[in-house]
Order: sequence, then structure tokens, then C-alpha cells
Amino acid sequence: MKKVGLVGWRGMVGSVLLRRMAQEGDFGKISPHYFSTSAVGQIHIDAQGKSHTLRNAKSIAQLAEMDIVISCQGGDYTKAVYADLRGSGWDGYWIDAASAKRMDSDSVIVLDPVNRVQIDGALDAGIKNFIGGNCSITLSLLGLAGLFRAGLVEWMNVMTYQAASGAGAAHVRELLGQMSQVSSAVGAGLANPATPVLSLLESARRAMDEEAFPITRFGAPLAGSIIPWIDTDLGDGRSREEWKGEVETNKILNLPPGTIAVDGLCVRVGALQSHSAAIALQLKENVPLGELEALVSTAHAWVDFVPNTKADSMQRLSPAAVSGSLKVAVGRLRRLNVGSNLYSVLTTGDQLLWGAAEPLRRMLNILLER
Ligand SMILES: NC(=O)C1=CN([C@@H]2O[C@H](COP(=O)(O)OP(=O)(O)OC[C@H]3O[C@@H](n4cnc5c(N)ncnc54)[C@H](OP(=O)(O)O)[C@@H]3O)[C@@H](O)[C@H]2O)C=CC1
Ligand SMILES: N[C@@H](CC(=O)OP(=O)(O)O)C(=O)O
Repeated sequence: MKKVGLVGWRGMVGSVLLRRMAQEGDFGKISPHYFSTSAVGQIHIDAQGKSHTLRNAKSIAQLAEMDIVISCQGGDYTKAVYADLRGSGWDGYWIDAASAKRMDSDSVIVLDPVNRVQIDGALDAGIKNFIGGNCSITLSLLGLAGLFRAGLVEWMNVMTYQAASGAGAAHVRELLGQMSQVSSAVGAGLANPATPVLSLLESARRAMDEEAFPITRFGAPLAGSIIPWIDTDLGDGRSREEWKGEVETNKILNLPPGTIAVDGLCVRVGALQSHSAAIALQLKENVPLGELEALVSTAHAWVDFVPNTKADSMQRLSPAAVSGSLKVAVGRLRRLNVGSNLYSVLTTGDQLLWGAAEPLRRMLNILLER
């Protein structure tokens, strides 16, 4: 059995990955080795009740014993160990959720319902690094796979609504802490139906302005607000999250850089789990809505096509409707009245599942099946 080193399994993406691997019986196919950056030597009891001594995620020698390493630890970790691990002569497979190696020429971004051919070609060519894509891009490509496959998309304007959990475990705690402080501030007034709503809003605003309001992680209030910047400032007006849109889309689709133009604003919202994107799609030709719907909904098993009605959209097309499932909901498909062959669409999916853990889990299985 292949020795598989699991790094970052305590984090959100890592925990979801382990849960999915247990659900799908993947642990029966591998010899798992649990690594840690913070609790080396401690005992971990896995989902099967088996006990493991945590190995040192910073030890190149211990990592080099693995046939496959799956890291959900983050980009700083990848930057700290990857080069030394390869430098030590290690020839194993590196599967990673972080962005650090995504755009390197010796890696493939994995999203097998969209680019399985490319993954197989890369394996045949001896590529050893398989990296999960950015969660927003992954979910949009998965939702619109049928349109890309048909070669219909000329450009996309992607405006995201990204959940707090996209930023990591500590950020989720901070958002819940913010919600809790706002809730405490309005609690008594809310209980009294006679309290004027403007006074409730003022109490909430005052709580958000207080010095004790927790904003260490996000840098600004998110509960009751939005944060219109995700990841670093590239200095040209774009955030790094926005830059990823075009470069990753074209790399995933195996197209020369810039073939499909992608741009838009990435915005953090107070959703807890699941990223959404409102997309303006410029198609190369005029396609009847029914045909677009058929292309989108039959692309693969995970698309949930939502008819463009108020009732369906409210019930099925939201983070609340899809969180915790592998469904990628696609709806609000209609023509936009501001140009020709221009359409709107909204995608939403769980960024911890299809947006992060599931492509890695499936890549592991692709390796095990070869
Ligand atoms: N969150 C998401 O939706 C997505 C994340 N990614 C990428 O995946 C990687 C991991 O992200 P994510 O899982 O969100 O990161 P987390 O912050 O949840 O976890 C990363 C590591 O932080 C350490 N950690 C510190 N405090 C805690 C805590 N309270 N609870 C759990 N872990 C803690 C753990 O390491 P240790 O046990 O060694 O201390 C853990 O492995 C990143 O590169 C991210 O960019 C990609 C797509 C989507
Ligand atoms: N940056 C994304 C999540 C993520 O980790 O993306 P990436 O793997 O591209 O850094 C978010 O905060 O929602």
C-alpha cells in the first residue's frame, strides 16, 4: 500500500478531506501517516479508531519516506518544505490545496470533471505536483463546465461573494465572535417589540465601532458588513484573488495564457460556508437559453441547475442551500440587456468540498488507480 503523508489535516480543508476520505473508503487503500507542525509526538486516533503518533511535518527525512504527500497546511508551509524535499531527491507525488505552486510549470491544477485529460497527460509525462485550484475559480468552472467544453465562452466578469471560512479556521471564529457581540448589543432591545428599529441599528453600529470588536484576522468588521478585498494588493488596482481568476482558468483549461479573459471584484461576505459568484458571460455566439441550460445541466453529475424563478432561486441557489453538499448550484441564467450574446449566471458551491478538499481526494484516487 502507498504511504500517504497527511499534512494540515487539523485545519478546515484538511478536516473536510479526512471526512470525505472516510466516507468513500479511501483509507482502506492507503497507509496513512499523520504529520503536524504543532503537535509532533502526540497521539491521533483516526476515524477508524486506529492510533497514530504524529510525525514532524517540518522533517524532510520523515516526509521523504512517503510515496504521496497531501498538504492542506497552507502556502507558507509549502514554501518552507517543498524545495528542500525535492532537493533531498524525493520523487513522490505532491498534492496541495495551497496556491504556492499552482502556477509553476511543473504542476497541474486539478479539477478532474473539467481537465481529466490534462491530468492523465501530465502523469504520463512524469509530472509529480498536483495542486487544487482557487476555490472561487474551481466552483465557477465546475458550474459552467458545459459551456467551456463547448468552447462558447469569450470572457467572464466574475463578481464573488466569498464566505468567511474561505479564509481559514481562525477567521470563522472571528466572524462568529463578531456576530455574538452584535447580538449581545441588541439583545434586550430586540426582545421588546416596542424598541424602534433605528435604535437597534444604532446599538449594532456602536458595537461594531468598539475597540473590543474582534477584527484581528479580517482587519475590519464582517458581521453586518462586507470586505471588498481578498488576499494581497498587487498594486495595479487588483487583489491577488482577482488576478487568480484569469491565470488559473486558462491553466485549468490548458489554454494559452489570456485566451479566456476573466476579471471582476472579489468580495468577502458574512456567509459562513460556500462561495457564490455572479458572472456576466460573453459568449462567442447567440445561443438559445434552452440550449445553454442543457449544456450546463448535463456537463457532470454535480451541477444542480436552478430554473430562473424567484421561488427556485431562493430555495436552491444560496450558500444555505448547498453547504455541506457536493452540489454546485447554477442559476439566474438569462440574457443581459447591455450587450449582445451577454448572459448572467450565478454559481454557488461549498468551497471546502468541491472548492478545496474533493479535487485533492479525487487526485489521490487517480494516482492509486494507475
Ligand atoms: N478554506 C478554504 O475554503 C480554502 C482553503 N484553501 C487553501 O487550503 C489551505 C488550508 O486552508 P484552511 O484549511 O482553510 O486553513 P486553516 O487555517 O483552517 O488550517 C491550516 C492550519 O492551521 C493550523 N491551525 C491553527 N489554529 C487552528 C484551529 N483553531 N483549528 C484548526 N487548525 C488550526 C493547523 O495546523 P497544525 O495542526 O499543524 O497546527 C491547520 O492545519 C490554505 O493554503 C488555503 O489557501 C484552498 C481553497 C479553499
Ligand atoms: N482565498 C480564498 C481561499 C483560498 O484559500 O484561496 P487560495 O487557495 O487561492 O489561496 C478565500 O479566502 O476565500
